[in-house]
Amino acid sequence: MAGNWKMNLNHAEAVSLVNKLATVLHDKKHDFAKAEVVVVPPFTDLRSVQTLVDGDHLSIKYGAQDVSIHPNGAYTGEISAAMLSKLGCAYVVVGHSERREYHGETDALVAEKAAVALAAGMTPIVCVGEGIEIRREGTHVPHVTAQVVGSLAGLSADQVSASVIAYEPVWAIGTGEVATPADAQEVCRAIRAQLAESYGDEVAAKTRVLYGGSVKASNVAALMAETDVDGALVGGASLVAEEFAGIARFYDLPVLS
Ligand SMILES: O=C(CO)COP(=O)(O)O
Repeated sequence: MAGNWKMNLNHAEAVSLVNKLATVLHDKKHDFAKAEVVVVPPFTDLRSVQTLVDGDHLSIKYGAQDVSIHPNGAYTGEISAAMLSKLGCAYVVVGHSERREYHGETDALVAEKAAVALAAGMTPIVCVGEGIEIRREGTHVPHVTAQVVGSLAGLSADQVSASVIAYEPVWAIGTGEVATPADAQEVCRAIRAQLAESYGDEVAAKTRVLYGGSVKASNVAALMAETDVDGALVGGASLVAEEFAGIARFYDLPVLS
């Protein structure tokens, strides 16, 4: 379960939220083997999160929201993979729909970002998902599988199985309009079928596929009950410790329909 904080919370607020999250998970005896818990704060929070996680030996992992394709040099405003791995980041989100939309990121660029993250020992969370127009047209499955192919271009089978794919339908992000479990399953299954076709069954079975878009503690169990949904990439609900802890503890929640 990964919480993408987007552009929210300064470093002091980050420490407070991670502290609270750790306390709730500890009090509820969260089983990290059942659900890994990952926070994805803004860059400016990472050093503080690292200090807290290391100092208190927390089982919570953390990652970054983006990475530069360049190793270093005259790229004002960018952050390299080496900088992020030095900060203890286990994950890097690449190709989030907000970066695709507001920064013109293409599948080819996303594939390069995934490759630099992997080369630095981090796991890319490669985001894909269709907009509302494509959904209305009914071409969302081929649209998303094409994004998967393009956003993993050039990666080896081993690199793909070490990656995470997040299906986030753009129309469900921050809108409160969650995809139904059947909608999420349809596309996550197609993603896995595409992975099997491109890289073989073993890779398809190993690669984790997440759903993202208006996930909450009240709807996560039904999504997680679907065969091809392995986890969630959570936005808004990850900013509230109790709510995100509830999502991580989906296995304790009743499946509400
Ligand atoms: O974009 C998302 C996570 O990356 C989803 O955001 P919301 O959970 O706020 O809809």
